[in-house]
Amino acid sequence: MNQLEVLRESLGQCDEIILDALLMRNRIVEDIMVYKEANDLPVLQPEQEVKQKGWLEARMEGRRHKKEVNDVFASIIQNSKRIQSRNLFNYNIFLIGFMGAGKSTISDYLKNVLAMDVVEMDQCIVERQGMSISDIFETYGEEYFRELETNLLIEMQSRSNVVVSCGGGVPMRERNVVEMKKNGRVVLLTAKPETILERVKDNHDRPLLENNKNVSFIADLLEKRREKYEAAADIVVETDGKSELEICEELIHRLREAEANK
Ligand SMILES: Nc1ncnc2c1ncn2[C@@H]1O[C@H](COP(=O)(O)OP(=O)(O)O)[C@@H](O)[C@H]1O
Ligand SMILES: O=C(O)C1=C[C@@H](OP(=O)(O)O)[C@@H](O)[C@H](O)C1
Ligand SMILES: [Mg+2]
Repeated sequence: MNQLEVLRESLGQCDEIILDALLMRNRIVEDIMVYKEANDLPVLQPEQEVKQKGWLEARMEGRRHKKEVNDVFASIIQNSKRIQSRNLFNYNIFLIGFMGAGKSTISDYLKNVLAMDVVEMDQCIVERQGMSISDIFETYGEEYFRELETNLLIEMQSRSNVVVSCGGGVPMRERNVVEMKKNGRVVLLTAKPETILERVKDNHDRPLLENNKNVSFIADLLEKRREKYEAAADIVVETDGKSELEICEELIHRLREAEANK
């Protein structure tokens, strides 16, 4: 064997070690999930990720290839999260609820903690149409916007393990509910009118609220929508006074429970 062949053989041995370690690591990730479920422990423990990052930072202090190693570990963590989320949900999650209930916020959080793909319906429609929600409403009317929403829901049927942050009006059409349920579970996020007002008061992206930023308008519209929201929902999570972590943890537990009782 020449020197090059020796080096390549050593590299191959490294890859074997990495591969074995990765397979073992993935199994442990699954074992941890089983343990947490059996012992009624929270699924999400973001402090653990902070600890891991601290460990890596300390171990790589002053060493070469820090960026490259960090990249590999970031990818490992990301993929562990994917293993967890696929294990938890083999369907799409549709977040519904009134404007300001936290649909976008909770989707974003699930993307961070479980590496789930997110489809933000409003954002997706805005990008495809090349105009803001307010401009779409103004130029083509609400009905046109609602049609775009329905088409997007149908598109979601070819995907799984996606969190879909629905526009607040999505569950108002029965057809939309049917489309969502084909491959998803529907999670209703709720908040009191006072909480909603507090959350949306400085934002100008919601044409329906633009000149109606007061508790009584919100309470009225909420009441008009309540029945349809509740009818569409597989589970309901109240969000008032709760952190994103608490809401997501509750969402995971309730969905799991709902699956077990099916
Ligand atoms: N659980 C929460 N606690 C405090 N503020 C929240 C919470 N959820 C959302 N918010 C805030 O409320 C505002 C509206 O939330 P967003 O996720 O955009 O609502 P939606 O998508 O349902 O309209 C955002 O500024 C967000 O930071
Ligand atoms: O409730 C509604 O009818 C709407 C909610 C908005 O989404 P958010 O709930 O994310 O604000 C957006 O789709 C549009 O302004 C209409
Ligand atoms: Mg939103």
